[in-house]
Amino acid sequence: MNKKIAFIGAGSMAEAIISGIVKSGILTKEQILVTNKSNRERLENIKSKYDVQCILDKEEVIREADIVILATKPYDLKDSVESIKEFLQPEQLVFSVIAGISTDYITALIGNNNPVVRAMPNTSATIGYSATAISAGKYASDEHLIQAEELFATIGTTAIVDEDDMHTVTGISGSGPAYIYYLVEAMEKAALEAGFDKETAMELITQTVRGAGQMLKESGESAAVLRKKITSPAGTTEAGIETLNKYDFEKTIMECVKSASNRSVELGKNE
Ligand SMILES: NC(=O)C1=CN([C@@H]2O[C@H](COP(=O)(O)OP(=O)(O)OC[C@H]3O[C@@H](n4cnc5c(N)ncnc54)[C@H](OP(=O)(O)O)[C@@H]3O)[C@@H](O)[C@H]2O)C=CC1
Ligand SMILES: O=C(O)[C@@H]1CCC=N1
Repeated sequence: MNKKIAFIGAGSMAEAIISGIVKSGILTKEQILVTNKSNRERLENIKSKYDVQCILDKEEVIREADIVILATKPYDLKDSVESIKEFLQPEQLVFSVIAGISTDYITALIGNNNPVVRAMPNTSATIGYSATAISAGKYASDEHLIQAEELFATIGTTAIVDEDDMHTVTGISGSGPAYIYYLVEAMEKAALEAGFDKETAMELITQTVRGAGQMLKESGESAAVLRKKITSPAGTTEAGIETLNKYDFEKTIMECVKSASNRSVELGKNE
């Protein structure tokens, strides 16, 4: 890819994307620029891990960039755009990975017709396993969308969605890895309570989660069918799932996704 990319924000999500891009080799380390609000120590940390260009000076970062990725918290977006907009040129492409915030609002903050593409990745980008949804703002062309797909494809899979669906995407795949980690934490606790050492417990659980993910991807069978194949009549799985049902697991997870999606809607209301 013959572009320079500037990250505005150097937190968990920016790092996950940087890690994935560096691993993919699609960009050289000179093509990746990173800035944050003021945390020099964090920039030094990113520099030491990935050897990318970490620069506090916003003007320098924006001047160099073809693509600017907004990766601050929603409530810091306004200040961060304020600090870069005087340096932004109209042809510079802007990507945002910020939950809840619309491309229209970003366009209004920039005060110019820069193409804006919204993306919702997740932290599995770190190892090239993000599921990233992408949607175009009103000034973004198909070509801009293709550029976004090209970039985000280096850190996992991509799907183009309507911008209105981004809230739901955030509740499912943006936050999703955290739900799985929570499940793992609970399984680990149960294993430890049963007397397992942490290492053995985590080896068993991690491979179980990994195997289930791969089965969903590769077997061509639905989650329901795969689950059925494990659930012998009057067997152990059935006993476990009866307990999940007793505590309304399905409803809990559905409500969990809805709460996260609703929170994304709320974040957008602060625009
Ligand atoms: N974490 C996740 O799993 C995911 C997060 N997202 C989205 O990514 C965004 C970032 O999240 P996350 O990485 O977790 O957040 P972090 O809190 O880890 O990082 C936020 C970053 O923004 C920087 N920042 C704050 N204000 C400014 C400013 N005025 N100018 C430049 N940089 C600024 C901070 O710099 P400093 O340290 O100097 O204050 C920090 O580097 C959020 O909007 C979130 O919705 C999307 C998908 C998944
Ligand atoms: O919790 C959050 O708000 C962000 C957005 C998706 C994942 N983390």
